[in-house]
This record gives sequence, structure tokens and C-alpha cells, in this order.
Amino acid sequence: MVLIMIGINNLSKRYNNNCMALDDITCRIGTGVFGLLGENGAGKSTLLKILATMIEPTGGTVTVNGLDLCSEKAVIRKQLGYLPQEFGFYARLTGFEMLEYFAVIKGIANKQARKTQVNEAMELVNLAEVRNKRISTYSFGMKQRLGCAQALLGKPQLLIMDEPTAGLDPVERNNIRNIISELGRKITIIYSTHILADIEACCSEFAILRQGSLAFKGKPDELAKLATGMSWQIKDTARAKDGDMSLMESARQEEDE
Ligand SMILES: Nc1ncnc2c1ncn2[C@@H]1O[C@H](COP(=O)(O)OP(=O)(O)OP(=O)(O)O)[C@@H](O)[C@H]1O
Repeated sequence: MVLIMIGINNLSKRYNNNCMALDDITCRIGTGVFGLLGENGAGKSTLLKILATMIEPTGGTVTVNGLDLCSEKAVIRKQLGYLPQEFGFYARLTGFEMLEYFAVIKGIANKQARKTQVNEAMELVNLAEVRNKRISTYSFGMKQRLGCAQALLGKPQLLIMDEPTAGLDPVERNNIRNIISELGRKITIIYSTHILADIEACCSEFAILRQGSLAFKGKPDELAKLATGMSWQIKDTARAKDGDMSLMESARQEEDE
């Protein structure tokens, strides 16, 4: 495993509409699986887009193994795989054809190398059997796994995934968690979720973002210790089973009333 060390220093992002999506975030992220937890609008996607070099911060710096993210984009991109929150496919292509197309875009010029990498990626996300079926026949969960496979092309050392389990049923969510845990033995993964159980299942460490600020960073059991002696009343028990963070807001509001 190649060691990855990400340094985030006083990072801020203010969008053109004046929305302060990230406000003075400082933290270190090391090798392993790192989770980013937070309610809708907390700033998770913004942070991941910055780490994936898709957008630039308005303040602060990020380094990856000592290299500045903004000035060394090209070098850092070579080590990066990114699964955005919204991901488009050509439904008429087969899974294999779609990934081959992405492999070309990623600059894997050699045809045999492309084929090998696409097959390996499809194997890893358990889509090998349907590699020659059109994407229009894939379920939502299978498309999400295809998105993961796309992010693995080019053999990245750092994989950034934005809500890879969003909208999935429990079986598919489990599939993605298994893929993340398995990959996390070999490469560094940073992924966002608003589901606490995702964090417990896969992450060695995680951070909670709240309204653009860092509310917590540590290991899952450290958060559990912090919560000892506190109680929450959550009415939507179906969603609560998985620790959906969006419920915390309503619980807090109820306490405030
Ligand atoms: N392109 C943009 N222009 C203006 N404001 C934006 C833009 N993208 C995001 N925001 C705002 O920045 C804040 C953080 O959004 P972000 O998408 O990073 O949160 P998130 O935690 O990923 O939310 P979700 O879980 O809903 O995806 C929100 O208030 C959002 O409305």
C-alpha cells in the first residue's frame, strides 16, 4: 500500500452566491478508509470536490503527500479516482463498453491494458457476469457499482467517493460497504455519507461536518464515548435504524422546543 497523507489547512469555500460551504477546516487524513459524515448541505460534496481537484478553495490549502493540491493538480490527478454524487452513463452501451470509454478518457492508451483494467474493475465490483449487458438493464445498485469501477480505472492510490450508498437498498448498500472495506486494504479511500452505519461498517477514522465546520474527527468508538450519558428521541424508527444523520436535526429541534 502506498502511504497517503492529506493535510487540510484552514480550508474555506465561499460560492459566488456568498454561501460559505466550508469554513476554516483543518485536519489530517492518513492511509485507510476515511468517512465524511454530515447532514444535507453540511459541505461534504464541496470538500470532496476540492480534494478531487474539481473546484478550488477560496481560502486555505490542501497538500497530498506534501504536494500542493492547486499547483500540482496534474500530478495528483494521476493518483486519484473520483465517484461524484451524480454520475451519468450511456444506457445503450454495455458495462464493458462504458468502462472502456472512460479508460480512454483517463489516458489508458494501450488496448490490451484497457481491457485488462476494465475486466479487473468489473470483477472487483461483482459485475463481471453482466459485463456484456446494456446498462439500461442494470439496477440502480449495479449502476452505482459501475460508478465505483469507473473510479478504479487507472489504479488510483486515493479513491474519493461522494455518497456511494445513497438511495441503495440494504443488500446493495452492503455490497458497496464490502467493496469499500476490501479496497481499503490496498488504497486510501475518502467517502461521504449521511448514514452512521456506513461509517461504523467501513471506516478507521471519520469526520463530521456541520454547516461547513468540522464538528468531530476521530475513530467511531471515540464518538460513541462522547455520546455516553446523552439521549436522543427519534420518531422515524425505520430511517433511524441506519443512523440517518438528517434525523438528528429534527431530534435537536424537538429538544430546543
Ligand atoms: N455550486 C454551488 N453554488 C452555490 N452554492 C452551492 C453550490 N454547491 C453547493 N452549494 C451550497 O453549499 C452548501 C454545501 O453544499 P454541499 O453540496 O457541499 O453539501 P453536502 O453535505 O454534500 O450536502 P448533500 O448531503 O445534500 O449532498 C449548501 O448550502 C449548498 O446549497
